[in-house]
Amino acid sequence: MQYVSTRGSAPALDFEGATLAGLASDGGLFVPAEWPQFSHADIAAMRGLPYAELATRIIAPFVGDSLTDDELRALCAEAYGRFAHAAVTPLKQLDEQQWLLELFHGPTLAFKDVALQLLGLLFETFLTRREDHLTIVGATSGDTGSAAIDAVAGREKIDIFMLHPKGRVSDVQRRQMTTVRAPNVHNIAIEGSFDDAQAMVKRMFRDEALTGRFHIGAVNSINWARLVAQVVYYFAAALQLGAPERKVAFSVPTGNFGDVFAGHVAARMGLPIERLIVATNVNDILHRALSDGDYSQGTVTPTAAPSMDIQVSSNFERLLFDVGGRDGLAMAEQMAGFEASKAMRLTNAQRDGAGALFSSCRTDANEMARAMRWACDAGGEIVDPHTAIGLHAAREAGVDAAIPVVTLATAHPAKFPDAVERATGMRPSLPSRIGDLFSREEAFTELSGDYDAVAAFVAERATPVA
Ligand SMILES: Cc1ncc(COP(=O)(O)O)c(C=O)c1O
Ligand SMILES: N[C@@H](CCOP(=O)(O)O)C(=O)O
Repeated sequence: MQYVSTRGSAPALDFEGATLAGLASDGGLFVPAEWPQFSHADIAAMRGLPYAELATRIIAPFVGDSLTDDELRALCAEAYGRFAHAAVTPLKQLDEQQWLLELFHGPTLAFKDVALQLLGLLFETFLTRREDHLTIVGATSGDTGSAAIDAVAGREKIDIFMLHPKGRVSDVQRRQMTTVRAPNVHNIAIEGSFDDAQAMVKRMFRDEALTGRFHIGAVNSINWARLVAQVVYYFAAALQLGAPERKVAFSVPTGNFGDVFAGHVAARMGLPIERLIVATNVNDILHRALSDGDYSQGTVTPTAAPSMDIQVSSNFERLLFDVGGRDGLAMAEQMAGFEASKAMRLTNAQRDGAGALFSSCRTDANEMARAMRWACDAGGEIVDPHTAIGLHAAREAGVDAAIPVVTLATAHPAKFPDAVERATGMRPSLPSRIGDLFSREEAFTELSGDYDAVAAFVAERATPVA
């Protein structure tokens, strides 16, 4: 399997190369040159498989020659062996049509663990094989940071520099990052928004003063290997609800468009998906783009769902490339226009292609709180603010009553206790395995939003490659 850049001029790489590169050298994102296909019979044969085996079957065609099936199977068994639920991503029914897919049973209580536990092991395997060292630079609005740090803390062949927007993540999220005391972990709080942090990270991949000395790598969903692991739970949920005979719709709380893009990949591979509902908070660039073709960056409004406080959505480029004709040079021009003016219109092909599978919904603070209360009253479930946004969108979407609608429950409610308590009167407590989080000591560095200061911080502490 070869991976090509959405911007058309970087060399194609295999899975191992794309995983270690993170971002393509032309600034684009890697996507598979073609989509692996599963037939109706292939999908039916996956019913009842344990999660790690299902993951092996679905991920294998993307890995190609980079790992044997047995190597991949061992990594999946190790990654998903760390989850606190035997089903890894259990499904819960709320009413006749609405379901929750709980993706927060990993070590850091958010869906990011599903991909990052595997990615940490992939890095280790590939770096050992190449005798290489990776300097990971990442940006987080709260959840990627802790999941990535958990996955790589203490690994000798990796340094990780994680940027979070100061004061804009929940206390639990911040402490999950800043209380991990390993010599290879560096937490940086920057002035600004997640978008500012993400822009700095992308700039580091083009900064020859860094790329000339260090092997810069990515843990954000710009890294293709992140997304491939997220495809698996769409299959897991749909199979339990009657796929491939029956279609299923998914509602996905969305920010950087990685999670919902994994749903698009599942559909491309043959999973019968009725619809993917893109659920945003008031930071609604994706809702505007999908409903009206207007992809223009607004200012970020802090909300009670901070992980979705994003106005430049990295993976949307992958969708526009895929549904818009896979023309890398045209995509590069379109993205250059966006980077210069902070705005672009989708082409008709992009709008029609996206409209065939995607719809969208913007949820404000009141609607989010109402959805939290509905989950308690109707289904007896306490959901986090991000999941509540997905649930609101799911119930508003008007999906045919015969089709189950699965909302991805992306984080454990205890990561956002204040917001949950405000909406429902109930304060969720942390699972006992991280019950001591607030008595651990924190360590992080505060830097201004100045790129040079951040790049210098990385350069002083990272391990150069030979
Ligand atoms: C809890 C939670 N929900 C939803 C999202 C949005 O997911 P994505 O960025 O893949 O669209 C995030 C962050 O990515 C998150 O941390
Ligand atoms: N919401 C994310 C933002 C980063 O997204 P990613 O999926 O590209 O890593 C977070 O919690 O950090």
